[in-house]
Amino acid sequence: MKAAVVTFPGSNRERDIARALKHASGVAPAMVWHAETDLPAGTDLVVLPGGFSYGDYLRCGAIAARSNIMAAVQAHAARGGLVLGVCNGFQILCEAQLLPGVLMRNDRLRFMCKRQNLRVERTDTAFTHRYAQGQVIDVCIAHGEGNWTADADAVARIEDKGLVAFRYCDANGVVSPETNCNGSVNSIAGIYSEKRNVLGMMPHPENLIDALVGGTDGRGLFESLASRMAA
Ligand SMILES: NC(=O)CC[C@H](N)C(=O)O
Repeated sequence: MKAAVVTFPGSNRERDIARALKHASGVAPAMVWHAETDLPAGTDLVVLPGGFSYGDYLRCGAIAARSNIMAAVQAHAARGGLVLGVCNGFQILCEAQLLPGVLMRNDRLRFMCKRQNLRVERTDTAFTHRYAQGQVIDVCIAHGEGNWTADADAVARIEDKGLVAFRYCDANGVVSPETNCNGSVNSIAGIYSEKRNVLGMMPHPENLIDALVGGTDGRGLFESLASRMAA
């Protein structure tokens, strides 16, 4: 797999992502500074990592979405190339209009840093085919602005087309207001683009790849990507 991890001023999860990709695929990704204008030749997967790009001014991800490299990321996505945005990366993808909707402040108006169950909504994608349909995974969240919303038409389109990737749930996979950790519409934790080649998600699968440091439920995502790329 040829992967590229884009780093912005204020990114802080780029090494965790790089480690997860190397662990799954055996190949270290290229690290690409945001000021670059091109992705490395032959890039299959672009990852926008978590963090606090530009200190979360003006809105989380708003300035990073206008970085030089984003034109190349847009072109890569338009060609059908894979793009993964985690946490601040998801915020950047929405601000760049590669994904619909926006991430508002958590409804509790607090930064949430905790373990959270997610339900895998579909497994016929490049990102999730190593999981089981409806599988409940245990990952970390760490964000102040993860409250995804969109206008009613966009939400209906996403639901009708099955573009929800993950929902916040309890340990049995039950989705309810109590398990919705940040107030997102329909407990949405991650969404796909229409062609399902772009995934944005608030939780951090890259931090759950090692049993010695918390668990391995994030591995499925990186192993899905690695096997798809190798094929
Ligand atoms: N861990 C992160 O990527 C944080 C995302 C973002 N800066 C927020 O707090 O909402």
